[in-house]
Amino acid sequence: MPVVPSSRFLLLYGSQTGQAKAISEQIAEKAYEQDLKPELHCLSLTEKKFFLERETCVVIVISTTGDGEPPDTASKFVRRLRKKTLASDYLSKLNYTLLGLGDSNYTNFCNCGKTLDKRFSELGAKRFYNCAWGDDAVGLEEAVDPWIDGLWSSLKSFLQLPNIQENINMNAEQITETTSLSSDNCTPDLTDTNNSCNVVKSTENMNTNSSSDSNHNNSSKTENGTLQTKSDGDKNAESSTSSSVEIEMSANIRQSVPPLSKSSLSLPVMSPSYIKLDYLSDEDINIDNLPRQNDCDFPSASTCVTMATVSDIQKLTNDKRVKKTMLVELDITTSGIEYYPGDSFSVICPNDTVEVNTLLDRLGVIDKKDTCIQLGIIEGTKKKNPSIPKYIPEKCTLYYIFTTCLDIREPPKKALLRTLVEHTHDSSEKRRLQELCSKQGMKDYTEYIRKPSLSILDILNNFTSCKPNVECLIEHLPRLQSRPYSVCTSPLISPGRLQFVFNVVDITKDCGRTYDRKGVCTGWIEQMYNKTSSNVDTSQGDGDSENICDKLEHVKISELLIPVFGRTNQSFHLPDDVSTPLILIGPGTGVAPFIGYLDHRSIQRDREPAVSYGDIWLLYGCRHEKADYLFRDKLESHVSSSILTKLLVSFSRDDHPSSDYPRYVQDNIKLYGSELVHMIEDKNAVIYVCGDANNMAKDVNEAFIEIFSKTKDISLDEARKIILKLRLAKRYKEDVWT
Ligand SMILES: Cc1cc2nc3c(=O)[nH]c(=O)nc-3n(C[C@H](O)[C@H](O)[C@H](O)COP(=O)(O)O)c2cc1C
Repeated sequence: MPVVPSSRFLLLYGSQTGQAKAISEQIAEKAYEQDLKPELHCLSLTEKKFFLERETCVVIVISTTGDGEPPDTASKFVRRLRKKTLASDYLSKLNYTLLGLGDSNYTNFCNCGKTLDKRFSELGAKRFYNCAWGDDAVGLEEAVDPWIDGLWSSLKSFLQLPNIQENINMNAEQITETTSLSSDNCTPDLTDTNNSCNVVKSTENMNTNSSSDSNHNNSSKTENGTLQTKSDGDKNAESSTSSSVEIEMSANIRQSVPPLSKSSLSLPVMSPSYIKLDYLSDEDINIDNLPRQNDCDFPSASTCVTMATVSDIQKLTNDKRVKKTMLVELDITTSGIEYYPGDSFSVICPNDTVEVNTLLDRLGVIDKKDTCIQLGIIEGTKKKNPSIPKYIPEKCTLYYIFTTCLDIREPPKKALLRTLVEHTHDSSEKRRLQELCSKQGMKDYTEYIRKPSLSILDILNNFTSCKPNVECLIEHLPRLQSRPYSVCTSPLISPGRLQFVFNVVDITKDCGRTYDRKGVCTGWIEQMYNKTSSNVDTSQGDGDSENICDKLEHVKISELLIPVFGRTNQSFHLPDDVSTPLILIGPGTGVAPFIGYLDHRSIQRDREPAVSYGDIWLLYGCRHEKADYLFRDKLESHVSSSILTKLLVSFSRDDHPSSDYPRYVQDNIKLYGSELVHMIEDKNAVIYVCGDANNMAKDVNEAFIEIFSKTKDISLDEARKIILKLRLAKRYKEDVWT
């Protein structure tokens, strides 16, 4: 029985990088269309805007971050509910449903949502609609879209409201086939089943979006300063001398394939347009004076955004066989950023200038890109509660918006594809776009847009008759996110300075990707490196003459500034008790935080030599001893000075004398199984794993299960429980990224 016979319900979100927020806003919008009255709040406003215990009907969208932790904005909310003193009927008035967002590459998939769901029922709350778990690894929409579709009837029936649209799909527009594709029709099509697609894999450390590059997914998904990337790829992308990126439609897109469905497709509801744009040709505007992203908060920021001076940029690897790894040192003396070894911080990077210009050209507004514009709301728009996104200044330029505010790499969401349908003239292209955003086309969307991580520019290049206006993209493209990187220094060694390392992400044109590109942030930093007077890298080319980094030509490194901020909720720290033994596992750039740990320990030992310090083992891995063994000298010197008790290094692609030679970190875990189990069981060692979540972190987890099972002669299931307990006790910590 509904408790409140009204159309109001509370809609709450807890979001780290913005997805849960965007989805809850989408839910709010759809709720209005259903004549419901959502009251939308961030969970951080608990006890200010809402009290959960007083509510009767709540919908929650919440992501998981860190190592299974709540987003920063939800930590107070979660803390309140965790209190052991709460009575078992504390939430007895509450009826709820919950949408958890996560990524199944992480061990604690949707942990925050799942834990909350459990806690709600412990406190007497009841579900009025089943919970769902959106998985970034396969595409959030796979679970999210059907969950939203089913929400309305449950919500209305709970609220005792008539469900007038009961018999039709309430969120979908049903269309029948508009055209059929003849076999000789050369249709831009993203469905070549014969072509094994060279997708951008998350193993290569793309963030949630392929463009991303942080070594951390910690932010996204992130690159712990350590972005991994595609193989070396075609370096011509940046050597183009034209002002546009080199476009090429891959063969698979040109092939025609039969339409997905001859009958009908259910399309997402068309979002009404609401932004109007006026050119103020008479006004001058200096975009350098505009506040970055309109001074809009970054949810994970623990400090203000400040400009850090680049004091050094180095290439750590320079061998075609391996990824290009770079190290950057920043002077953070005046930034207000304080950090511990193991922390990460965020870099705010711009989009690539050449890519922005090409997109603006494709949109037909390149001539006006530097003209002052005024954004406003279309009078009489059907959009409910329309507003200009907070991170876009109402007065600026198109170049500014597309360079610094909008994410132009993230694969376009279905809502955008749906809107693009209306701007497409060719009937077969129209049909294909309809298919790709339809319910029936879910798999195709994942396969041909999400997995190869097509950008909006790729879509427009593939669907040449699609001519959207620029306002439509401002309405639909998401906010450009910051990129998190793990610090690889200790403040004890270099107060006021921090270093981070990352792999330059190279993404080649293939599988619908129409131009070569680099990771947004790593490509930007690499350009800086190439443009500094001491490091002109002619092999890379300079790219477009209008490139923003041309401004950097001949500058000294110390004149380079990059916007950064410190991050909240960091937990990948050394234990307080220095006698605790440490098992550090970090192949590739995953070694970054451990370099900080070791340097930190070295200073601690110098300062307090009489203290008893625990053993430290480091398991490192890379491809070739001679090509990408990062920080070799430093690691070996830590061995010589006994800071590092054991250094186990594996080379995955070198020739080895025998097949059982360890190639990966997990091979060394197995090789030293009994010693490691002894350290963990008898000496309370803590395990730290940093690096790739997709393969390495899972294999390492399995290797630990295996050594526990073998050493203690117990079943794999029993061993698995031991590892789980270690995780719960925070003695098995991960800082991993996809
Ligand atoms: C640094 C970081 C850590 C994450 N940790 C987890 C995790 O432990 N478990 C999980 O299921 N998902 C994890 N994720 C995936 C996010 O929950 C997922 O990408 C989600 O869609 C993000 O939503 P948001 O933008 O609203 O925060 C992590 C993502 C990042 C960037």
